[in-house]
Amino acid sequence: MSKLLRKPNPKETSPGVINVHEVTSENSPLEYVGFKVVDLAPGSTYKEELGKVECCIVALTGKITVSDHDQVFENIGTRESVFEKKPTDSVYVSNDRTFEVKAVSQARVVLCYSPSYKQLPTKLIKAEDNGIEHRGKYSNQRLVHNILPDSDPSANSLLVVEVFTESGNWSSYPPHKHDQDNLPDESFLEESYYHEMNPRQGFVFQRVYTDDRSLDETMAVENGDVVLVPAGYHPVGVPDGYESYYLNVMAGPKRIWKFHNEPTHEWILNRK
Ligand SMILES: O=C[C@H](O)[C@@H](O)[C@H](O)CC(=O)O
Repeated sequence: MSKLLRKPNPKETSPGVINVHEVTSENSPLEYVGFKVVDLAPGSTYKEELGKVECCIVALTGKITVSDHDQVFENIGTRESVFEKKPTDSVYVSNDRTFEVKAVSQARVVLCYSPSYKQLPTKLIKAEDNGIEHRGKYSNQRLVHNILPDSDPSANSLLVVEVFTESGNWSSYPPHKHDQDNLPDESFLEESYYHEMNPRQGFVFQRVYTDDRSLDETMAVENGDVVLVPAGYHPVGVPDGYESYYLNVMAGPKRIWKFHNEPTHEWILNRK
């Protein structure tokens, strides 16, 4: 199995708190992006003390209450399934702060991390404030919810976005990459993908590859899997009959999303 593909590995870390995924610089090829998926039973609490990292707490499904011990955001979250395709609530917490996430209902929470050295205000990112985009045409159509885009100055290095791709369509396509710190042409952002499928038994194909093919991994990605993108192009193809969801975390030396399309396939964008 590709070293870039992570299967769910649920472990109960405290009563009612199940750590499903944990991606760190110690256990992955990523230096900037960190990532956790945590399931919370009703009434259980996840607690964390941040060092020199910032965190975007995404109420993926279910209802949660988030506190940074100065502010409390009660009963946030908007959906029981990501496939309701409505934006959800998130909370940004900066470096050197502590926070708690308490489950009001059964909940799945995604914790997105990246380096941070200048403490910024804790912020509720309301569902209705997500920027909504319908990208692409032909069989390259997808729905994008911008949770924490580079146009939002609330974070120091963190970018968070979720993408819905319909049956038989492609996304993160034509293939693009952002693995060179070479602005204005391209920025260097590592990336993680957290995938869900509808129906659950589905899979998508994701390829992660570089121009020189020194990295070239093609994976069958299933519900709840994580794919790591340290570098390279990273397109996703969705088989007929299934819907794809993924949440992306991106981070690098500069908080700018400037990708470079693979020239061989850029013609895809020019079709009438
Ligand atoms: O670089 C960003 C990620 O590849 C996705 O968020 C991608 O941009 C989604 C899409 O446009 O299809």
